Amino acid sequence: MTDVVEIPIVAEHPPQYAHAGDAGADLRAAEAVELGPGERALIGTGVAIALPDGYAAFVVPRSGLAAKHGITVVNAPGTVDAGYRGEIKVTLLNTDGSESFAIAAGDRIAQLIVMPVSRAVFVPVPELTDSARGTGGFGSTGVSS
Ligand SMILES: O=c1ccn([C@H]2C[C@H](O)[C@@H](COP(=O)(O)OP(=O)(O)OP(=O)(O)O)O2)c(=O)[nH]1
Ligand SMILES: [Mg+2]
Repeated sequence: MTDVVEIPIVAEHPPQYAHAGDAGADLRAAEAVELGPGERALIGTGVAIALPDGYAAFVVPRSGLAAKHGITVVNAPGTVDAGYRGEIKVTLLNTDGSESFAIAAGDRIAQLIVMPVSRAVFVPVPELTDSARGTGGFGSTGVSS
């Protein structure tokens, strides 16, 4: 394994990687919540961390909850700044139009990905250099073939 980073944590239930090689460590709900159709809620995880400078953590949805129940994270990827010492919370959204989704305390509701990030210095210039893509975006390459 490479790139192991130690992260001080205060939590009764620290996030856990389900398998060796997983990028995301599962976050658990600290409270029970029922999400009605189309509802969202800010859910505590009971986890607080102190990321080293130069790192960020991203709160992202679990694919199983998304595919089976339409549960997603509104602001995915939620960004946890290195300087943040508060409880990590998850803004969960039930995108299903008819089914409620019940979350029990302890359920794994999202996952946390820790990544090194660059701190940018934005340098004003009169114009940008050319590139193969140029200003094309937002579907400029089409969909099929
Ligand atoms: O899914 C998330 C996203 C953010 N945070 C925490 C950690 C992050 O460092 C802080 C601020 O997040 P962000 O910068 O995305 O929110 P903001 O609306 O810009 O708030 P602020 O004005 O406090 O920066 O909130 C979470 O716990 N979960
Ligand atoms: Mg912010």
